[in-house]
Amino acid sequence: MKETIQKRLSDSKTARWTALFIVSFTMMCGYFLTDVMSPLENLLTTKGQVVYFTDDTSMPADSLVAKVNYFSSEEMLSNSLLTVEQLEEGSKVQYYEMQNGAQTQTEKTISSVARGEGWSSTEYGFFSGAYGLINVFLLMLFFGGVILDKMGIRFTGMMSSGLMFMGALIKWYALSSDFGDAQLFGMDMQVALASLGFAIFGMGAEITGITASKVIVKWFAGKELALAMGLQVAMARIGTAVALAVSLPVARWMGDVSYPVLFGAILLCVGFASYMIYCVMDRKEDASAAAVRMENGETEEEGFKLSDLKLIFCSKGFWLINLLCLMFYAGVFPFLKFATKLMIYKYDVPESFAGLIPALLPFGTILLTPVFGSLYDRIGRGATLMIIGSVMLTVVHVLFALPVMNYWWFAVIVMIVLGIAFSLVPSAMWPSVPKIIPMKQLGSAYATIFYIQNIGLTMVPWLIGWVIEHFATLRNEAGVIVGYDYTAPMVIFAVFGLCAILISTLLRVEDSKKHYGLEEANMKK
Ligand SMILES: C[C@H](N)C(=O)N[C@@H](CCCCN)C(=O)O
Repeated sequence: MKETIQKRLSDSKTARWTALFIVSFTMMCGYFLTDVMSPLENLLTTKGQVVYFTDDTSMPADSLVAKVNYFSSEEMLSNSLLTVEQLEEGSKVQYYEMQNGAQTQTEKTISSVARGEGWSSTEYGFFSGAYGLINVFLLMLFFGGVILDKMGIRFTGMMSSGLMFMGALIKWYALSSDFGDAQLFGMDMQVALASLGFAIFGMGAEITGITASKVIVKWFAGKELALAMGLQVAMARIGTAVALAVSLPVARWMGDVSYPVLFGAILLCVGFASYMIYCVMDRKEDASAAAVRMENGETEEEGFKLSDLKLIFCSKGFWLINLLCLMFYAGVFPFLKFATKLMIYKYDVPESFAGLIPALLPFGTILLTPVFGSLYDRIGRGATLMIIGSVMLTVVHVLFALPVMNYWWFAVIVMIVLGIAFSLVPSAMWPSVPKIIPMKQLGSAYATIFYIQNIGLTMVPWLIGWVIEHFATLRNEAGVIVGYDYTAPMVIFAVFGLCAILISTLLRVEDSKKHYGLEEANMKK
């Protein structure tokens, strides 16, 4: 009689890569929404209408009208006077300007007009950090991990992708509404409501992140684990890159900052539906795994107990990964929130293109993260890759802090180096966690790491927003903002890089003592 050997669904290459693709797609939609507001910082922090010209310059409508009025009061061209109502695509504007004591005549054509929200830098920083607010202060990420280990991948993933969608809708509602002078929680109503939406979204996004990590370990353990994690991160980066590249053009085209968010909410709805499809595969994988266990006479693995958390919390290697994650990501994700404006004011990049330079960072990582992941799978050296990535992060921020070399091409080169660093550390760090923590506690382990990381993702934008407002904003005698000096914020980012170097070195030392295998290949030969 022919003996049939039961196989798990995850033993099929097609099945496991399909599962990876579906879950990564849901995450990609989340990453799009996470960064969709970053290129809009300048627009959000400008009051009233902003006028964009065909030569890729822009100007608040008020100052344009002031110039035109000044022009008309001089009675130089009263027959082509513009009013605010006439600020629309295709209109020509003519005005005189005093430059270095000489009067110059300028004629420009309007390409689009968009509504600015008049937020302060501190408000923008608060909003950006609100992503981690519920995760950090209500410990929701920690509970999310426990829910994941107790209730399973299907329930938790549906819950978290639903939360992302709900948060996105609230954020869109806040940005598309005019609340006048209304206040909420002692804050401008729009800022408060948009932040609340972002906080709910952030809770969903982070719980989806730990769920996706557990999904990947479930399907890829002992196989192409780091490559799979690298590909998942790569797909997430596509979401970030597209957000950075298209958000401002969409806002300009539609005339309002809320439209890119609406687009993100629609994407998240599709992401929610795709996770439902994954749930069907997950059920089949569980059934096939149970059949394999039965055939081999194995019993089901003991479930997760809260007391298991002790094992996680007593591991020094685990804490070092936590701290590395905190410092490294504090130097990257919060930086992205401010990077577009940095390009405009430090590197003199026209606003229309300014989002494209930070977008190079995730675009670069799309290719490199799976490449480094596959390298780690085959030859190991995980701890070393983390050290190299941390060194590169530090160098990049020191270069951005320098008051010299304010050329756009220099910013492009530095951003590419940051992209390499941002591929090296995630591709080595995330697949290293299952080498330190067993599968059973992995949900809680990833949740704890994400929790600590979220402290940085919340507080660092608050800090940087505040520092920009109080130490980096340059004003003229009349108190009008004339530019920004980014030295202080960039030095802060460089300090995070230095801490990451120290911690990754300690991790390598700990690995050589405890033999976690961080320098060894992941794939079993
Ligand atoms: C922001 C989120 N908490 C995060 O850290 N994301 C990582 C990817 C984590 C993947 C773990 N398998 C990132 O680098 O975007």
